[in-house]
Amino acid sequence: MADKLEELIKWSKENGTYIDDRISFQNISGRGISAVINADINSGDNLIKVPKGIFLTPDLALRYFGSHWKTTHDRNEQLQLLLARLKFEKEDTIVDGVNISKKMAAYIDFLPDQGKDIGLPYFWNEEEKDMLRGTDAIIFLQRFMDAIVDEWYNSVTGLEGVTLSQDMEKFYKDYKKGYYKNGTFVFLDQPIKSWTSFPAYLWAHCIFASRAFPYVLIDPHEKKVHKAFLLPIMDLLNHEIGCNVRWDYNDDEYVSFTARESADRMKNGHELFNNYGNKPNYQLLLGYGFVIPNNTFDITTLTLKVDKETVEGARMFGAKLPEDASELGINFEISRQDILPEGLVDFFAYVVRLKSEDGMYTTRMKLEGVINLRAILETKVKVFKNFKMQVSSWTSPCVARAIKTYRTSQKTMFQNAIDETNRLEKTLLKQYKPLSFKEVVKQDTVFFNSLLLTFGVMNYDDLIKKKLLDQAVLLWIVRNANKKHYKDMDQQIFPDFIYDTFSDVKKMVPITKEDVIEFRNIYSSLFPALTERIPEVYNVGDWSPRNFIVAGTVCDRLTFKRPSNSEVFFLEKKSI
Ligand SMILES: C[S@@+](CC[C@H](N)C(=O)[O-])C[C@H]1O[C@@H](n2cnc3c(N)ncnc32)[C@H](O)[C@@H]1O
Repeated sequence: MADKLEELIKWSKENGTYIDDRISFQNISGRGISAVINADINSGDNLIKVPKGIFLTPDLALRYFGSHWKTTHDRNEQLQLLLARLKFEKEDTIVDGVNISKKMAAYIDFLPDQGKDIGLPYFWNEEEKDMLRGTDAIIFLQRFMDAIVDEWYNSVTGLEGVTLSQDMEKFYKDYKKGYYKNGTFVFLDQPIKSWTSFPAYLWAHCIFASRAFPYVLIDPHEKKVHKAFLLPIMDLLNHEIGCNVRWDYNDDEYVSFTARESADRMKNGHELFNNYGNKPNYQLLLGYGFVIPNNTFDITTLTLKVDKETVEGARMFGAKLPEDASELGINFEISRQDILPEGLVDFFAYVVRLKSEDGMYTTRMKLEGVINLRAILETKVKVFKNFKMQVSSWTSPCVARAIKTYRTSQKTMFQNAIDETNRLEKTLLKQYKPLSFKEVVKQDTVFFNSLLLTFGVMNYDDLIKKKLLDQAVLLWIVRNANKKHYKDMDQQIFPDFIYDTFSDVKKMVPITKEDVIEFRNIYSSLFPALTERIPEVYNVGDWSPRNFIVAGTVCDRLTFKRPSNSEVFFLEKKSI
């Protein structure tokens, strides 16, 4: 590698490349060839200049393939195929009388010979890929691989004068039939025999993904964002998040590289970095074969499967869903910057809405939705926590390290989203100051004493411990409905909104057989014992089973139980 690097630098300089004497290229473990600063550099200095004579551009590929190319090429098919030819074809490649194979030999020789040496997951073995199980990365890897296979086949079979070998035809047919679902490693691990083979094309795709520059840099009129070109020497710089660099195309002649970093980062001994863009880890992994711990641009996906009506209903309700949301799945993007997207919270609020809450978001919906969302996020974290990485002699330590970092970052994002649901719950409770049942029990001493006498309940926590909280809430809702019968009680402790909701429900909601069955046991566990023991509370007003059933609906409509401490809150129905 050192010889090839030396050759590359020598060749580039002979062809007019300028490399500032204060930088040199070295192999750094874990990062490959890296640019190292040998003497302090000033911000804004031009450090590298690469002349257009050694670019590998789409125009060159177009000129080479010319009219032999019969199919469409929306991405970088032509140049990738030319690159594959330059690397894997012994015969010279001549374009407009220039022997490109000879001209670019030092660059092509420097590029890794084997697909797996590029380090991208496409060439990993099955044990290694399996360690990505359950993550976004494995889904994208599969999706991208399918696309590359089609891209290759369409390109090569559309090339006049090229006949695909039988084994490649077989590979394509078998791939499309799904025979490679269990892995492509054995197939890809063989020496590359032909530049038109799939392994050669995949190799070129990976070289492009990890080294190419956007074509728009040298042609500002270019509209295709994916169009790229190869820029030797400049592609030796490694990536660092957020570093301030510039690439400029000057006088239509050469691309220059400038770093505008603070002086302390440009000192002797530091690495000179490029900036590949604000990429999440799955893009870095699939495009470059490395990931960044605590990557501030990392994202993950929470995929939810619901029916079509729910997707459409949520949209109509006003929840901001991702554009491609459908019954096939809603993919909510969770990013480090937006750890709990509004659309996700709204969607869960929509899902838990009651019929009585149609057309508006209520505090209850938001709180209940947040609880449900948290439960799903907790399941995600649990899956990540329970995942055991099976590292064997087949797995490269470097790959295992990258996957561990990737998985940790994914888990952290889900954990951060959970923390955010806790914060949101607290904020909502603080903002809307709902009536706490704990407070109610404190204020309504007559009611509390009735619980003490009948169930031996000493305080609110006792209600929880003795599993009597739900019954106590129902009892108090009925007591609230009977408030006018308690002449000597301070009526302030019985809020109107609970009373009014009770009256509405009683008037509007029919009682079903199922309701009767649901409440029968709970009712008979309390009555007539309560009537007999504490008549001043339970023999005043209407304590019929029907009122108990109504109280059940009122409870659904107005209460929220905080999962962390089982505190029950009454929430007035208000649009938020
Ligand atoms: C454009 S090349 C940079 C030169 C490369 N190091 C080489 O040896 O040729 C991109 C590749 O460099 C490596 N790389 C770049 N930035 C890195 C980083 N921050 N950490 C680890 N590897 C990095 C990855 O292997 C990536 O695919």
